[in-house]
Amino acid sequence: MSLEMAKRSVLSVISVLWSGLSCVSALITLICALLIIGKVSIPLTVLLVAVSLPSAILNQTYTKKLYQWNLTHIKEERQMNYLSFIMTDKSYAQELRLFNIGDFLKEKFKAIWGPYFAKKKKLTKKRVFLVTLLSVLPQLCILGILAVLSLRIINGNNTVGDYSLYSGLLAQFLSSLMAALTSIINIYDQKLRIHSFEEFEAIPNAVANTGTEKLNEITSIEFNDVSFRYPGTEKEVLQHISFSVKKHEKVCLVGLNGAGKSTLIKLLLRFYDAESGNIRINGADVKNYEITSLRKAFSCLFQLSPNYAFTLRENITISDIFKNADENDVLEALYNSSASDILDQMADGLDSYLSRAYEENGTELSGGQHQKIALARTFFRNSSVLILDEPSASLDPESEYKVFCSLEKLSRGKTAIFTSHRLSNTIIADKIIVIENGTVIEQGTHDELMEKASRYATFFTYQADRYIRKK
Ligand SMILES: Nc1ncnc2c1ncn2[C@@H]1O[C@H](COP(=O)(O)OP(=O)(O)OP(=O)(O)O)[C@@H](O)[C@H]1O
Repeated sequence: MSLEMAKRSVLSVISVLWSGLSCVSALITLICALLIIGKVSIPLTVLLVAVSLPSAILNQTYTKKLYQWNLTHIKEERQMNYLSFIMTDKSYAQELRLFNIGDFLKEKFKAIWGPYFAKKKKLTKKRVFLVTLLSVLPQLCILGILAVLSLRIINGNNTVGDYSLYSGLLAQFLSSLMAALTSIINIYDQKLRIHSFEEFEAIPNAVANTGTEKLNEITSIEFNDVSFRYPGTEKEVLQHISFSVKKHEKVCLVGLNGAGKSTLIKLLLRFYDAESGNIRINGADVKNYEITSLRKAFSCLFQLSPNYAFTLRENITISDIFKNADENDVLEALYNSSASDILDQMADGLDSYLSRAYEENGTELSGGQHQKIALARTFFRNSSVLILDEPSASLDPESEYKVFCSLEKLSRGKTAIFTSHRLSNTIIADKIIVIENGTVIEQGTHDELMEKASRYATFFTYQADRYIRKK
């Protein structure tokens, strides 16, 4: 919610500046008009100013009310935005058609939109009624001033030419008044949003970047009795986890869905901090390291790594934009992720766009091709520790084989941590750590774990069985 409020607030700063300028210009016109109109009748002119104020005050009061109302209805707005997104985004298009859920989603949208709109309409209607009522008062004053002017023309104190001058000025006064009021209301409205942004900025970061040490090469990683639950949740997803990873060791994390493997990676990269226990790198607590330098030491492929609607080259180099890389580095990363064939199909080579969202000539990739590009991006980063969370989930058998061969080759001078549900890939690991329900239940080499009646051996046999042709 706070993030949503903050996003809206960023544009407010620009809006306040524009409204401030418009307001100053409207006020100058308004004051000049008033000074001349005052010559007709000072009391009526003062009255004109006085009756214009309640409308401004009322508008301001309602602006605040409406803003606060909006804040309490952000959830509904987000739900409606989400439903609009589902109904228009390409990734949902197939299921939407297959399941024929267009009407279902529309009804869901209407169920939120109906009460939301009804409540907002009620609030806005009251505002419009009162503002319209109050705006009649300046009109009445203007009529009075024009009546006085007419009398003065009849008495010969003013000419008919003066009438057109003053009626023009009064019209000018009204339009400048409206412009000034609109600008003032907008400034007030935007200031409320900026205030929300300031409140958002004041929220302390869940992960404090108080460490000062620079991390260069990683020589050891240790998890010591680490427990963790996601903020705002009850369930402890990691419980008393302990294991270590030595320099140049290849470690595979194995476990059922939801066991906690990806969460371990998130803690290592300090997206979250452990609730108890500690994680040590090169013997020092991860919190001692400056966060950017800590993360710089890892090349990581996340489980659901998205690609970017940028060029193929940018999709690779984005993982290390400060690297002074040449084209060969990009080609090598593509080769190692078994993605060279993707480049061969691209009309504009590395400068081809990987999406048709903004470029008509862009190329839409398959799921597996997307994963290869994400993997190439990870290899391009070339940090001392490689982390791959399910690197081959969408790959064809040949690509998977090649990728794990590359991984074996690339990780020779590196430390590597990877997760894989396809246990044939764990063969390349020096150590396998089996996680179950957030705890380490066993660890060892493939052979060690296969020799005893381990959970790993059971998993491995499940998969191996499928490949053995039964007579
Ligand atoms: N952002 C989050 N907020 C709350 N709970 C979460 C969050 N992310 C994951 N979890 C929960 O933490 C637990 C561990 O999830 P995690 O993604 O680490 O599992 P995993 O072992 O990587 O699973 P998989 O093999 O399916 O990728 C799960 O119960 C999941 O529901």
